[in-house]
Amino acid sequence: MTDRELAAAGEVLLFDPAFLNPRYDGTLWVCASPEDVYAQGINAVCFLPGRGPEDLKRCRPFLNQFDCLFVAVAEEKARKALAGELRSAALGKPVWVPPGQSFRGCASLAELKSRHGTEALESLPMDAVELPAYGLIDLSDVDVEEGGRRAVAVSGISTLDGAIGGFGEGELSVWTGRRGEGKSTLLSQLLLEAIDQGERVFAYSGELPKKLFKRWTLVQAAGSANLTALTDPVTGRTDYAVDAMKRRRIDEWWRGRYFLYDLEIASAHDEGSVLSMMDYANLRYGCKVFLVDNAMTMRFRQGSDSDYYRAQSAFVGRLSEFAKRHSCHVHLVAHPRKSEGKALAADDVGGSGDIVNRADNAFAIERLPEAAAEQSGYTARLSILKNRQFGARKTVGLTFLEDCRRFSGLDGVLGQKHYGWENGECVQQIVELPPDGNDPWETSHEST
Ligand SMILES: Nc1ncnc2c1ncn2[C@@H]1O[C@H](COP(=O)(O)OP(=O)(O)OP(=O)(O)O)[C@@H](O)[C@H]1O
Repeated sequence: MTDRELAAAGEVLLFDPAFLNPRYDGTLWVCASPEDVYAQGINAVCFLPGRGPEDLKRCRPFLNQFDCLFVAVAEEKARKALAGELRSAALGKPVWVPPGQSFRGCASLAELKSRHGTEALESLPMDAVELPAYGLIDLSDVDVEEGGRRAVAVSGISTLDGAIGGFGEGELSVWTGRRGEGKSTLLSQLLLEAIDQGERVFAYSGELPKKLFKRWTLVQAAGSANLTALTDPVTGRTDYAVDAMKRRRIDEWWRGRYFLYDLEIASAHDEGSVLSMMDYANLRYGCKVFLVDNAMTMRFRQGSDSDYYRAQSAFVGRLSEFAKRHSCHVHLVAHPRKSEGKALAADDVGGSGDIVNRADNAFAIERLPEAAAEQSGYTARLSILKNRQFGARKTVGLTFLEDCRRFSGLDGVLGQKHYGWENGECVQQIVELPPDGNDPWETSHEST
């Protein structure tokens, strides 16, 4: 052992260099106190005051002389704690721990030696068990459910679902597209689909005030057959509204299932705030489908512009970890780098290029120019840019219904779909008839 190695170790550990000889025995005894170091004698150390297992990284060359670490601590709680810390410090050394009974009721190595002799000390390693290495697992111990990957929800667009197998547990989907091409609209529809499939959802919608968000979502949930056309007498422009009775039924349907992140709180766009609210929504309400719309409205931890893309990429990494940790599906909207020119590709997403690397799926959505729409028979196009699970690459034609803001596959099913609120999945309402005696289901058209 060199003087340099000993000097580095001497900043973390207390030991007697004269009693260190890894060639004699490759086991380094990590003791609780200088008395125990002295009692053991050969190859024994303890931590200097204020030092701990994390500091051992500073003296790796010293540690590398030994084959394994032996937790020579009599007191049970302290022994378990030290063993855990040594293991998680990822020092690349096996950690051996003796069972409590090996200490024969003694509070220290020194006491064990004085009461039961040197042999009692020497036999300690014989009963020890090796802790599994931190970060390295035996594949046979990995528990997987029968049936493989599980989709948290499907889109309802049969061609898309057939290609990607639905939106999987623990996965992150990135959605891109130029401004106003329909990303938010399609994603809000996907959340409704998830609710209809029995899931609870969370939405961070960085650009839409809550009333507008709700109005648009209501129209989608209602569907064409339940909308009232309101034409502005001045401009002639027609907008669509859901009457108060139906609004109430829809509210009952998604109550407790649809959680919207409130943009009015002070830290609204801070990534930490959004992520912790997502945690909360999962743990408290069981939300499984998350929408983060969009990356550009988020305020990342690093402030400077030069760090922006790195911070955005790190945020995408955190979203991916979140999805895995909670077995959820996260949808993230990320704008493309360039806004003009040819069809969008995976490399165009975000600014750093590696957003798509971190995602499990990437999709681009675009509106078709009128002529192309007429020729193809559909008005929008959804392209699968990446699909980790099946490697699917596909372009799916969609039609857009302007009144109810719904996208539908070419089969038209989603445009006509009746969500749960129409199928009795809501609380029965008791309604007082208005004095004029008219049917309240037909007459009430106030806007939200
Ligand atoms: N294919 C389409 N045809 C006609 N109108 C559409 C289509 N897609 C979306 N719209 C309408 O365009 C407007 C903008 O859509 P949306 O907010 O979903 O776009 P976006 O891609 O999320 O935009 P941004 O990037 O600005 O957030 C909405 O009023 C929506 O109803």
